[in-house]
Amino acid sequence: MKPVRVGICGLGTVGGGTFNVLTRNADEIARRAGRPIVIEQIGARRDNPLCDLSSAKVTRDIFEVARNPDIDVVVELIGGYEVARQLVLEAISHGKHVVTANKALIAVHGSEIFRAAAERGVIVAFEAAVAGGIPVIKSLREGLGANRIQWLAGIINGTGNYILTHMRDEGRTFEDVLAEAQALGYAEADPTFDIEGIDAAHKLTILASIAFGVPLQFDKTYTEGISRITSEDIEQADNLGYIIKHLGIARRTDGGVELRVHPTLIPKTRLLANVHGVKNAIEVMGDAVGPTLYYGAGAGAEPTASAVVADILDVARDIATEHNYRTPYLAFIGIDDDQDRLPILPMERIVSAYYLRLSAVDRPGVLARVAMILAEQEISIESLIQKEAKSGDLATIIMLTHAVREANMNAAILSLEALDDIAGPVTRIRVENLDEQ
Ligand SMILES: NC(=O)c1ccc[n+]([C@@H]2O[C@H](COP(=O)([O-])OP(=O)(O)OC[C@H]3O[C@@H](n4cnc5c(N)ncnc54)[C@H](O)[C@@H]3O)[C@@H](O)[C@H]2O)c1
Ligand SMILES: N[C@@H](CCO)C(=O)O
Ligand code: NA
Repeated sequence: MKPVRVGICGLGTVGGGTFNVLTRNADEIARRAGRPIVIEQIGARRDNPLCDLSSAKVTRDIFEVARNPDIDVVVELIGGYEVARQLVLEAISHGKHVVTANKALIAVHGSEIFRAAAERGVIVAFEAAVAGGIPVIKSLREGLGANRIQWLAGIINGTGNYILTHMRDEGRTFEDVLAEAQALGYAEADPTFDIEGIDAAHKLTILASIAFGVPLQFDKTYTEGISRITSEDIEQADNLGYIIKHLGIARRTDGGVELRVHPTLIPKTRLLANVHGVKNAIEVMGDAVGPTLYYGAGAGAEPTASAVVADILDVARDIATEHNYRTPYLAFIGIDDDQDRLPILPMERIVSAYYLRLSAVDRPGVLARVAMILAEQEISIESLIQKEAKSGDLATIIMLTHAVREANMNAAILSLEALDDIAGPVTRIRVENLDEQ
C-alpha cells in the first residue's frame, strides 16, 4: 500500500513530540492506518535536541514543505496567527491535507481556512487544538452525532489549571508556578493567552461551533482570566464546599448561545472540581446520552502529539474517500438552517449563580441594606457568612446567590459599591450550576 507522506512544520514542543511518537510507534500506526506513514520532510528554524534527525530531511523554509509535491499531509505546529494562516492556505492550495494544533488559527481564521479546504477537497483536522490529547473533537463530531447538545463546560487550559492547582495545594506564588509550566512546555508563546483566558476562549469557540453548528465567533466569547483570583477567595470557596476553576462554558438557551470563559466556583462533589494540574476535562450534556465527561492531559509534548498523530491517521484512512462525502470538520460547513443564526448572547443576558465577597463597615443595618439591594434586583441569597474583620471596623460578607441574569447582578454590584457601608470593590465570581438550569 502506498505510504502517506507527512511534512512537519515547526519542531518545538509539539513538533518534537509528533516526530518522536510517529517514529517510535511507526509499526503500530501503520497497521491502524492500513499503510505506512512516513515523515517526508521537516520545516524547522532549528533542530530539536530531543529528536534523532539523522535520517530526516530538514529544511529551514516551512513554505518549501507546503509546496513539496511529495507530501500528502502538512502538519502545522509553528503556532501564531499570520504565518500559520499563510502556510496552511499555501498547503491547501497545493492540494495537501492539513493537521494543526493551532487553536488561535482555527478560532480566528477557521472560516476562511475551511472554505478553502472544502473548495480544494482536502481535510483540515485539529484535534490537538482543543484540550491537547483528549479526543474531544472526535467525540463531539462522531460519538455524540445523534445528540442535540445542550451545554458543555470544560477546564480547557492546562497552564491555568496547573497554576491554580499548585497555588492552592502548595501555597506557591503565581509567578513561580507559571515559570514551571513554561519550562514543561505547557504555556503558549505569550503566557498571557493562558492566564487571561484567551487560549481557553479560542478552544471554547471551536467546541461551540461543532456542538451547536454556529459559525466560529471568537470575538463574541466573553473572556476573563485568573490573575485576579486571591488566596482569600480560594479559601472562602473551600469553606463553602467549592473549588475555583477556570471554566469555559457554552450553553444553548432559547434566546441564543452563552459563550464564556471565567473563574468559576464548582461544588467539590462534581468531577470537574477534581481535575488538577495540567489535566483538562470537558463535560458535555447531550439530550439523548445525558452528561458525558472527557478527561486527560491538556498540554505537553507527547499528549498533544497523540492527538496530532490520531488526526494524521484519520487523514490516512480518509484519503481514498470522495471528498464530497466526508464529515465536515466543523458542523456549519454546508449547513444553512436556523442554527446558523443562533446568536451568541451578550454577557448581560447569561444566567448564573454567584459568589460575592464584600468588605462592609460593621454597624447596624448594613446587612439589611445589602439584602434590600439584592432583593430589588430579584437576587435570592442561598447562603451568607459574615466574618469579623481582623482589624479595624470592617467585616467581610461572603454570599452565594441563586441563579440570576448577569444584568441584574451588574446593577446590584453598582448599587452595593455606591453604599457608604461598603468599602472597596465587590468581588464577584460565577458559580457553576448548569445542572440546575
Ligand atoms: N505545547 C503544548 O502543550 C500545546 C498543546 C496543544 C496545542 N499547542 C499548539 O501547538 C502549536 C505549537 O506549540 P509548541 O508548544 O510546540 O510551541 P513551540 O514554541 O515549542 O514550537 C514552535 C516551533 O515552531 C518554530 N517556528 C515558528 N515559526 C517558524 C517559522 N516561520 N519557520 C520555521 N519554524 C518556525 C519555532 O522555532 C518553534 O521551534 C501552537 O499552536 C500551540 O498553541 C501546544
Ligand atoms: N497553552 C495551552 C496548550 C494546550 O492547548 C494550555 O496550557 O492548555
Ligand atoms: Na483534543
